Amino acid sequence: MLEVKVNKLLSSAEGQLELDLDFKCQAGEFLVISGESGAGKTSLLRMIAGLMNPDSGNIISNQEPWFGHKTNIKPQQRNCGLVFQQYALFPNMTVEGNLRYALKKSQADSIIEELLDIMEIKGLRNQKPNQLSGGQQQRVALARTLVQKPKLLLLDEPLSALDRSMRIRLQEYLKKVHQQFELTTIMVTHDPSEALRLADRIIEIEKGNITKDGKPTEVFGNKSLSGKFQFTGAVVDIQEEELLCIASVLVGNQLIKVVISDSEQKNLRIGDEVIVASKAFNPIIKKI
Ligand SMILES: Nc1ncnc2c1ncn2[C@@H]1O[C@H](COP(=O)(O)OP(=O)(O)OP(=O)(O)O)[C@@H](O)[C@H]1O
Repeated sequence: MLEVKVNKLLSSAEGQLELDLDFKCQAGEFLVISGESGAGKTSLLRMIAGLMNPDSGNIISNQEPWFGHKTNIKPQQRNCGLVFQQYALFPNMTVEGNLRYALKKSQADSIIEELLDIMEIKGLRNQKPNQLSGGQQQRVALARTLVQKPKLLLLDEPLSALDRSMRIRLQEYLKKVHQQFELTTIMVTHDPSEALRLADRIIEIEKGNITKDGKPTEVFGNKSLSGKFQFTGAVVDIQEEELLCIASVLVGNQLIKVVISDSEQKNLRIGDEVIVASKAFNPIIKKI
């Protein structure tokens, strides 16, 4: 379990912002942090990773103090991995080289093959990052972060530079590694559909304080499904295309096509009643 109780005075263009956060994250939980720009989400992740010092408070991971009154464990000694929106790969190294660079001397290198396999990048092992798509680069970045088998994975909007279909595919990879590596995962995202797909629990931060904390359905309630439009309808078709799966939903006499994830595909049948909603042109679908 990760216990976080931190206080930090931040300075923004609009004045000072007091970050005052207190929460626990259970082992194996997928916790999503959401909130408006400038709320303090990235600063929170940086404090957990040891890249920014809180003014006061405690950070305790599995009963090991990482930060406290007289404790401040170095970032490289905190057993956590951090992935940002930018892929930050070494451009002069191959995919495999990038992964090997992260390997500790004492570690067996079988983890490299395991990760190349899980992230489906075996065929790219000899390529350099600039020969890869954004989605492939982020899979390599994720694999590299997992080489040292962290118990805690911190993700700061890792998919926001990708287009919608690639984002949905990468969400599936995140789910897969979260389960296979029994990771405790804390992910910052602005995207409500991403939060709904991935989170066991969502914490919403506003101006440095936690304003909501609960299961996705409790936190978003109807809000996540009350975007620019919201319809109820019936699934009339589910089509697998090359990279995507598309559900066709009949709403009145209108047919609406929605991109769905692999897990949504498994859960949906023709004839199911669903809600289709959209925020920022990213339609989501929810079985009712
Ligand atoms: N090292 C720092 N010292 C003081 N203030 C900082 C520091 N880093 C960031 N800030 C300020 O803290 C505020 C919160 O920034 P933060 O990046 O944590 O927000 P955020 O919620 O992640 O925003 P976004 O969604 O836009 O990335 C910002 O106004 C920023 O200018």
